[in-house]
Formats: sequence, structure tokens, C-alpha cells
Amino acid sequence: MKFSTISRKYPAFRDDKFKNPQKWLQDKQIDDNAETLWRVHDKIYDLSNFIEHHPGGRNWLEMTKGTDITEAFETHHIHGTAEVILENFYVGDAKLERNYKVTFHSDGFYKTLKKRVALKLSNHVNQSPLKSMSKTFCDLTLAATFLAFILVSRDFNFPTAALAVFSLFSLTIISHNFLHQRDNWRMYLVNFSTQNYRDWRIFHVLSHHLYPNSYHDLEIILVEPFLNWMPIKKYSRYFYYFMSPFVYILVLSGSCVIRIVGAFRFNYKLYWDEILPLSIPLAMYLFGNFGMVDTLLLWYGIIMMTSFIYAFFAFNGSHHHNKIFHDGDELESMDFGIYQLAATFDRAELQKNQFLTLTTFGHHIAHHLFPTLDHSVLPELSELIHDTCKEFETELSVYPWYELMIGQFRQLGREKPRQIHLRSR
Ligand code: HEM
Repeated sequence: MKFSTISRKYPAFRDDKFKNPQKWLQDKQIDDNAETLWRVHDKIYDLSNFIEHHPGGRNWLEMTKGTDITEAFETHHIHGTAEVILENFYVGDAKLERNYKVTFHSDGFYKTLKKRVALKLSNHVNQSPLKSMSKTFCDLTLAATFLAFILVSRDFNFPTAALAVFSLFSLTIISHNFLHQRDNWRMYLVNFSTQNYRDWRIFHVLSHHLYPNSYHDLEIILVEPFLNWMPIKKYSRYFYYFMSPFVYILVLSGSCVIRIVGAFRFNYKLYWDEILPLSIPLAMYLFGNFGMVDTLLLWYGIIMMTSFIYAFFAFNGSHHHNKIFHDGDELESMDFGIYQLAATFDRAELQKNQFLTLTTFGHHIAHHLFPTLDHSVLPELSELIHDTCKEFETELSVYPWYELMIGQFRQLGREKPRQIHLRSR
């Protein structure tokens, strides 16, 4: 059946043969009723003259022209300044209703929590020292990654290879913290794993974060038909179990292949920072003991191992337990925050360690609710989020890691949509 629980239209993108982040944005323009400009709730804005002045960087507004940016706008601005500025660019009311059914009522769960978070951040939490720890961790991991790859190319053995894999894995996830924020140089570090920060901002920030586990979520759609967590399946669970390790190994370099194919077949633009990942094999070649071909093979081998561990964490960590919402399931409330709680679980372990929070997608629910906040600030919000959940008679789901993993494999076999019980008043 072709429908999505969270939107009125079934995404145009689903019927494309070659799926990639740029095409996702183009097709979103068809679905979003944004009248070639920018839509926020039921109003249309012309932000063309604001692109250059946007404090978060020009990239966000450039990419989203012609689409409904309600979810992005609400989640990326906590303090209310953006709402005031937005009104300067109002051009008229939207002619058609919003495609997405998710709501942001001012007395609903998400907006209530957001007001409380804004107050707490202004009055009680000094973010600067915490944020600078994140930057220090990130910079040390960057240095460790280069050092580890050079060590591998001088003396290839299990400990040096493991060090290279774990430092690149950590670097990839730490840099994810920074690409959610205003433009900064650390966002480019995600490129070292052969991915690209612009694509990440589409498939992860604008697609996965805003519409998790739905047919609008590119992180799910891009691995189909090899993996499928939606309740409506094409193949048996055994096919997906068999394919899992192959998908895990190829996830990182696969995104690079998608970009190259997009550039040659569809004329998508390639940027200077696409060549950043090659600085690692270059350093290995200059300082190591291997020839050029062996260096490249060694580098790619480590990328594949990193990819396996990265995908293992990403797919088993927070979104695909069989009790989690997946498109086709019914939701009891369409409040944006309640939807995020239904589509995201937290891991019980290691919640207090800042380095591990940064490198393993920790405090994932809080991160989904307020993605621009540095991961170091998220533990400070735990109590507030718990209290607000209680008040709205809803809950955070926290599971031990092994249960999330078992649930993910069960979800690969779940074939019936069901109602997700997360109440909210
Ligand atoms: C696709 C939609 C948008 C996205 C993804 C986005 C993203 C961001 C990001 C990442 C930041 C930096 C946040 C931080 O590091 O604390 C930011 C800040 C900001 N943005 Fe946007 N933005 C969008 C649309 C807009 C619009 C339409 C306006 C107003 C017309 C706006 C006004 C601001 C302002 C004033 C800030 C400074 C921080 C604040 O006051 O919240 N943004 N934005």
C-alpha cells in the first residue's frame, strides 16, 4: 500500500530508480506545496535576500528553496530570534495544506519542552567549557586518525589496523556533532570517511532527523532493497540477515559511489572538499613503506572495516528495535516531539561519558529533539526532558544495547504494521 503515516502524499522520491540526496531534495519540492519559495507552517516566505545573512550558514537555505522547512526551522532555533526575523520575509499564506501531518502546537509536548530548554540554557547552563571539550576531543581524534593510518602504512599489524579503524570511526561520529551546527571547519571532517558533509546535511539532518523511520527518511531508503525495516516487506527476513554484513561493509564508500554516479549521469556538482579523504592515503604513501597501489588497497580495506563498525552502531543503536515506530505503524499523537520519541530509543549504557556520547551517538533522543545543541550539553537536559515526559504522560524508551541489537534483527522480520503506544495529552 502506498501511503505514509506522517504525510498526506506518498513521497515522489520513492518511485525514482536512482536515489541520491540531491534527488530527494528535488522531489521534496514536488510534494511540499511551498510555491517555489520556503514554507514554514502555513505561510510562504521569500528568504532569497537572507541566504547570505543566515547565522547558521548559507548552505541550509540554498538547499531548501522550494520546500517546506517547518520541521527544520522549529528544531534548529531554540531561542525565538529566528521567528521574529522570519516575519520580515512573509509573502503570503500557502494555498494548499501542509504535506506533513506532524504538529507543533504551542501547548503540545515539543513546543512546551523547547521553551523550557531555552530557559534552562539561558539561565543555568554555561555551554562554552562543555563545547570546547567537544572540540578538543574532535581535534585529538583527527590527529590520532592521521597518526594511526601512517603507523599502519609503516607497520601493518592487528593493533595498528584496529587503532586506525577506531580513530576513523570516532572521527566520523564526532564530526557529525559539528555538521549539525552553524558552518564550521570541523563539519568537513566527516569527509575523511569518503562521505560528504553536504550529503550528510541532506540524508541525515534534513531527511533522517526530521522524518525518522518514515518513507521520507533517506537513511532507510538508501539501503533498500538490501535491508528493509519497514513493516511491509519484499523479501524474507533471511535475505536481510544475509545481506546485513555486506551492506555494513559498503555503507561508507557506497555514498561516495552514489555521488560519483550522480556527477557523471545527472551533472550534480562536485566540490573541492570531495578530495579531502585522499589526504589520508597520501600521508600513508609519503610516510609509509608501501607502494601506491598497496597503500590504496590498505586504505580502502580500513575504510571497509570502519564502515562495518560504523553501520553496526548506526543501525543497531537507536532506531530499529521492533517496538519502535516505522512508517505504516499508527501513531497516537502527531506532535513532533512525541513522534521523535516513538521513532528513537536511547541506549542505557555510558550516558555520562562525554567522549563516548560524542563517538557513539549517545543521548540520541535529546539529540533528535534539539540537533544543533552540542552533544556535551545534552546530559544537562535529561532531567528536564524526563519531567516534561511525565507531565505529558509519555515516556523515554531506554534499552540496553544488546536488546536494541536483537530488536533490530526482529524488525527486519516484522511484517505487520501496528499501533505504537506513546500516549500524550
Ligand atoms: C532549512 C531551514 C533552516 C535551517 C536548517 C537552519 C539552521 C540553522 C543552524 C544550524 C543554525 C546554528 C544554530 C547554532 O549553532 O546554535 C541557525 C541559526 C540561526 N538561524 Fe537558521 N536555519 C534555517 C532557517 C532559518 C530561517 C528561515 C531563519 C530566519 C529567517 C533563520 C534564522 C536563524 C538565526 C537568527 C540563527 C541564530 C541562532 C538563533 O537565533 O537561533 N534560520 N540556523
